[in-house]
Amino acid sequence: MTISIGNDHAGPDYKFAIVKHLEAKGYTVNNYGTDTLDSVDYPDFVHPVAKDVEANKVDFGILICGSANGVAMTANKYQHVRAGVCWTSEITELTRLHNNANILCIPARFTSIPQAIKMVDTFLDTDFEGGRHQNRVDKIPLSC
Ligand SMILES: O=C(CO)[C@H](O)[C@H](O)[C@H](O)COP(=O)(O)O
Repeated sequence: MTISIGNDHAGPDYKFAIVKHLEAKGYTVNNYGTDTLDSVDYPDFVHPVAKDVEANKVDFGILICGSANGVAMTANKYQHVRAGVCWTSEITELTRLHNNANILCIPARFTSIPQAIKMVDTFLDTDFEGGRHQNRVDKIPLSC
């Protein structure tokens, strides 16, 4: 499975820990995020991830910024991208089960690295439930 990951200056340590964890489990990870704490603009690090997901080049995306809102807002502009902001494992599970999210957005300034890794595992290990949720996801417009 291949994952694309992006982050701004709020998340290099989270990104490094997640990449190490995923590579140890056999995932291939494309790192598009910044590797330093120097201030950057989060959209610059979201576009390559969202493009990979939109083009079906990867299985999933992971985005990290301070609150996770900026990266989610940017990613959700892309067609076929469903980026969910998650801060607990339960919400992470629901965003896969019910929303068929294909990008996990992690708020680095409001969660811990162990919790972020737990959310990543939950996200990647949970399948979309389909059924009534498929009807709802189908009603999310590609553009308005
Ligand atoms: O959380 C974010 C966007 O939703 C980003 O991490 C921003 O960096 C955040 O807004 C904080 O910005 P700052 O320049 O690090 O103060």
